[in-house]
Amino acid sequence: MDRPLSQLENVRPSGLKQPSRLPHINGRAHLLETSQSDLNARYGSAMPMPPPPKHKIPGLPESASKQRKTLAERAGETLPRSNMPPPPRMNGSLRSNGHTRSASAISTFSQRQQQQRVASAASEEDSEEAGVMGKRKGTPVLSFNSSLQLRKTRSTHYDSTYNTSRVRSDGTDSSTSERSSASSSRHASEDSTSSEQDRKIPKTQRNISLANAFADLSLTPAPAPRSQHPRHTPSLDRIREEISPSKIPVKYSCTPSLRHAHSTQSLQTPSPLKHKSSVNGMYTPRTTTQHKDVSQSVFLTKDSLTPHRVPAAWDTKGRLEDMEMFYGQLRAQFAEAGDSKRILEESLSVYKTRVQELSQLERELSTANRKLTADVERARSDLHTTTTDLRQARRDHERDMQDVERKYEREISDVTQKLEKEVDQLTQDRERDAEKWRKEMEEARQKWQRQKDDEAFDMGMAHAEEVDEVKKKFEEEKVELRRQLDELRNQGESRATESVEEVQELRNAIASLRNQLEATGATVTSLRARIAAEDSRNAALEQEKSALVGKMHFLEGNQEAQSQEFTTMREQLQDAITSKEGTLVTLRKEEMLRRKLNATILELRGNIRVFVRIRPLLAGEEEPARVEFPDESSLDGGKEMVMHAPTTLSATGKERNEKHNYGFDRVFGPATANKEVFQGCQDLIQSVVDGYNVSILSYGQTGSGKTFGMSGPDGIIPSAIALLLSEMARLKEKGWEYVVEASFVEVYNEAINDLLGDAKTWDEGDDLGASVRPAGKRRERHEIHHDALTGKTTVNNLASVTLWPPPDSSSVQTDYTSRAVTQLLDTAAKNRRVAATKSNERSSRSHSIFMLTLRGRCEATDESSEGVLNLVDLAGSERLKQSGAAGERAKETAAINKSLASLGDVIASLGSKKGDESHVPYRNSKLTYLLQSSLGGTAANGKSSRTLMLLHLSPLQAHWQESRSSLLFGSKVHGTHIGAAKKR
Ligand SMILES: Nc1ncnc2c1ncn2[C@@H]1O[C@H](COP(=O)(O)OP(=O)(O)OP(=O)(O)O)[C@@H](O)[C@H]1O
Repeated sequence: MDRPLSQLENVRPSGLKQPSRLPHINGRAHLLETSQSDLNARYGSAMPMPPPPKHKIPGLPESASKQRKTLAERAGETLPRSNMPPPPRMNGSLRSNGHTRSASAISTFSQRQQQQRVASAASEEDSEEAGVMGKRKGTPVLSFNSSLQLRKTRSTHYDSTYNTSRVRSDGTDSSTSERSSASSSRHASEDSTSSEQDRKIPKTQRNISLANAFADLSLTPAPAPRSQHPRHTPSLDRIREEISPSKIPVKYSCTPSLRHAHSTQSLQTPSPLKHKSSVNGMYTPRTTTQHKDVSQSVFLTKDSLTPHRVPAAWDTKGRLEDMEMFYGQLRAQFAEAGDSKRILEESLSVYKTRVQELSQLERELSTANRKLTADVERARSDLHTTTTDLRQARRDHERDMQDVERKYEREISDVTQKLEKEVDQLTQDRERDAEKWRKEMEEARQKWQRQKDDEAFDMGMAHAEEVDEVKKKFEEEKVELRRQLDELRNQGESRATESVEEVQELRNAIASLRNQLEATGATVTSLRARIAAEDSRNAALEQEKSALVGKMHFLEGNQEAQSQEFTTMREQLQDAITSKEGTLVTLRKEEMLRRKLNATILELRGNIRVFVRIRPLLAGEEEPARVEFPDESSLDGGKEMVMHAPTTLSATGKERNEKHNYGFDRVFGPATANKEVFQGCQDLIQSVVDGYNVSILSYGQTGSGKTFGMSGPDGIIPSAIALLLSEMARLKEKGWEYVVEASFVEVYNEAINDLLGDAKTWDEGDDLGASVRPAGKRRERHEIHHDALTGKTTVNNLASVTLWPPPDSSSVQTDYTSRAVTQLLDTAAKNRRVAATKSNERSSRSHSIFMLTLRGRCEATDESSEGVLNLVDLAGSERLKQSGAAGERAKETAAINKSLASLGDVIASLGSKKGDESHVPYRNSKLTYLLQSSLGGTAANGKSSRTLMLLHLSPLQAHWQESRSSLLFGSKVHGTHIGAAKKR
């Protein structure tokens, strides 16, 4: 008994939830709640109860033969009530015995049920239903439906292997070992069947309360599970047992007096059974207290059937009547029980049919299941076979593929070998053929050579005389040329001697001029001192004048004295005016002297000067050329430079490091600013105010800094304008008034374009322009005119801007000029951009010439002057070397080539002819023709001009060749000596 239920043999987990209201199997409470019947059953199994007497209704009192006394014996007895034999307790003993048997069965069932409960989990639904049941339990009368439901619930846990003892309705015990099938499921139809069955049961019977039966059995009704699990199928035997008459309370109908008596009485029935405590195994009497409303129902227990009116011992008849009455009631109950039994048996048969149907269904399902399982197995094996086949097929395929690949590789190698053999064969054939042809050719050549030799020999023989003559002539020519050469050499030598003498003369002239210059400088200083003295004298005279005026006023009253004073003052004033005019004349003379001296200095410096400037390395530029400036730090500026050629290897593999020395009028290193370069050419520009024509030409390859030096910040154009303005202002004091006009042109493809005009009307050259000029725009032709008499060069249809004097005298004049210059440069740049859309890189492929004309006049001296300053930005010189240019580029290159070459020619010509203009090839290019009057020559009118060539060099080693050609060009120009410049 102490073994845990889970270890019991017959215990199997049901899979159902443990009803919440059922006690826990291991708990003490459970044991206490175990019904008496359970205990009896257990006890019965441990200590078998003596079987009930056969052929006796269990529970009935002993036979009358044993207990009954004769009436005469009884009549004399006065039996105390306690000793009175108990009245026949048909029902009570029947119930008792029946109870014992059914309790035994139910106790085992209960035990079983508890085992099931341990295995099953409690469910909330069960709890709810248990709650419902709890309520019902409190109700004295339960409907049959309810009780049947309860029984069904309990039967759910009934096991087919369980042996049960049943109490039959007829009161006989029967032990039946039943094995019920747990496989059948219970469906809703079952409930409906039960309900139908219930409906068939008479109402009176259905009203029998089972509550007391449960209480008596100490069984807590288990809540009805909702699920219709097959294992919950109520056993019909169980149902039969549950509704056996031994448990069914019988409607007690008695007299109103009795009913009243019982209604107030609490019936205490000591159980005739002794229970073994589940704890200590001792027998303890158990009393079941039942409070009944006998007006409704009451168990027919011994006590309940015992009449309360005790008949007198002698009242045999009365007692018999009572017995008869009880017996009648008992019989009626049996009859009702019989009916119930029949009805239940009918239900049983219905259930059985249903069970069979379900069993059949189960069998069918099992068969179907087996079939399906077999199908699945078959499918699995098929799949396995297919997979194996597939793998095999794949392996076969791979093997086949490898075979095919091997086969193809073999075939390819065969074909390759075959082809190689064929190629070898063909090569050999070709070499054989070539050798054959070579031999044939050699033979043919030798044959041809022989023929030629023969022919030459024949011809030589025929023309021998002719050849002799030619040779003779040639020898004579040779002798003549030698003679001329000797002459020339002698001439050259005498010329060299002359040159040396000339140089010596010039050096002497320079020395004397220097002395003169120094003397003039001293004169200028003394004159300046005199001017200052004159100024102070003037001031003194002014003071004197004012004093005299005051005196005059003073003397007005004194006529005589006043007139005398006045005469004196007039004399003094006249003296002052005369002195002032004398001073002005001196100043003008000094100015003329300064101009002469300046001209002399410029002449001494040369009418053509060459400056060289090398620009600094720009960001991202590497590998500079090696250039040295040996006299960089001399006081009057460096004039020499040494340029190293890139290292080359000689034929013998020796390193060759060439270097070239150059000397110019000035050499500016890369660190030189524009301002410094301008200071170097300041005296030239200043001479324009004095009426000289000056040209400053920027020469060099593209990107060497020509434009930067000419138009950049502090470049020559803006600085020259500023210098000229200040000079004009200075000369204004000396009576000189100036008008300054500016023009800006470009020479592109030997055509002149006005940079201040409309770019769309530009003449792009003889063959160009027509195709690019917009319709309706007339081609503007600018012709150059050179007036031999005046020495003036003019270009027709050119726009010009007056930079001085300002049109409005009230405006700030300097601002006006600088604004006008900026505007002018902007217009030129814009026009060049417009033109650049027609042909790219316009600026580096055209010459731009900024022309300033200064016309001055001094009323006092009736002098006038006109000087022209040409600031020229030449096209990139490297174009000269370019070859292979085609189309438009070829034309451009040709034009640049032509103009720069003629520039060199003109300068060389000016140098060699010494002022004889007639043969100077100015007209060879538009550039030289335009600059004719300002390229360092002396015009027919005697007016001379000065030229400054600004050579710009790139600092890069890569541009060494271009730099070298620029330096050679510059050296050539620098070596040119042009006669003294003359001003008209
Ligand atoms: N002395 C200098 N200092 C600083 N930058 C210079 C100097 N000279 C030239 N550069 C720069 O070098 C670049 C090329 O100069 P620039 O355009 O004047 O050359 P260029 O010979 O006139 O070219 P092109 O005539 O082909 O237009 C410019 O970016 C300019 O600013």
